[in-house]
Amino acid sequence: FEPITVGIAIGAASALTGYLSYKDLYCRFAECCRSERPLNASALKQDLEEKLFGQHLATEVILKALTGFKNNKNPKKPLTLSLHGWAGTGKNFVSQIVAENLHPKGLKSNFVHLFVSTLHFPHEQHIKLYQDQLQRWIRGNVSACAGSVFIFDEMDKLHPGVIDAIKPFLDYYEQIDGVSYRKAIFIFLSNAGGDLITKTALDFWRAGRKREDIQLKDLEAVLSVGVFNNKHSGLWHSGLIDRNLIDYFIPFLPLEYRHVKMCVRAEMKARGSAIDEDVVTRVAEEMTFFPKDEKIYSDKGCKTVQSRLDFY
Ligand SMILES: Nc1ncnc2c1ncn2[C@@H]1O[C@H](COP(=O)(O)OP(=O)(O)OP(=O)(O)O)[C@@H](O)[C@H]1O
Repeated sequence: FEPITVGIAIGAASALTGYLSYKDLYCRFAECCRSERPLNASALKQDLEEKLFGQHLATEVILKALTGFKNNKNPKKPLTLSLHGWAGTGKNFVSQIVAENLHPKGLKSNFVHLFVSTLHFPHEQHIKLYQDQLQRWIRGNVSACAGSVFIFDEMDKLHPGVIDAIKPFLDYYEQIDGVSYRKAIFIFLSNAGGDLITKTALDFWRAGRKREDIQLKDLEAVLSVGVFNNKHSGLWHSGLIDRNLIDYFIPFLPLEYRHVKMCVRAEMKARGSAIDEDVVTRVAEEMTFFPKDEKIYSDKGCKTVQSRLDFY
């Protein structure tokens, strides 16, 4: 080989690969938005199936909703998911899984934003200010990354006026002031309807039917009473439901003793400790269960499992 030609070839190749992978290289060190990146549906499915316990309906709907939305090159509106259920049943946990599957840094990503009603919007007298700030925040972030994810926790405690501020972004507009919101994802979490979801699960249990046989249609009517017609729930007041701006209502079932045990095992594994079935049983038995007679469902779901495990 002639050394000069080889040198030129190597130089050209490295310049070319350097050029081609510049974005990849850059994105290794800085977080990139990449709204167009397709969703890895099998990774999301695996995450939900392995990590989320006892929520067959939520797993099914979330998977369907996200794959449908991300596969659509031209969505007509942003995706809005409303997650409902008893405390500690996995609503925040699922949001975190969804966020990680959309933006690898998950909740730490610059493109994922979590709002907690009682923390970020506590004072009724400041609603006007919250509305302005929230609108500016959403506009700024969607301009920077079309596929931004906004999570609103404690939606049932959010003042309807604050929800009104986000309403225009959830609608079918092509653009608002030059910004398109159609690729963004809004996730609302609330306890509204949780008691009625629990009642349905209990009816199934009392009738000797399997939990996994509960279907979405069994809960639609329930959610409609608990959320759609409940004039005290922020969602109803805001008109989000009336205007069909929410794409999916996702029910979270109350967790049973066996699910609490699964949460304890998962937590032990996450801490790198060996699974000690004795401790698993002891932690699960320390939780309180309802209804009074049957004691089937954990009243805090898996919520206090982590702190209880610290005692062992
Ligand atoms: N279904 C579940 N599967 C696996 N882990 C769960 C599940 N539900 C809860 N957990 C565990 O319990 C913790 C607390 O649950 P999470 O914060 O998701 O509850 P939540 O439904 O958002 O409750 P709240 O309505 O009180 O905000 C999670 O971080 C997770 O570790």
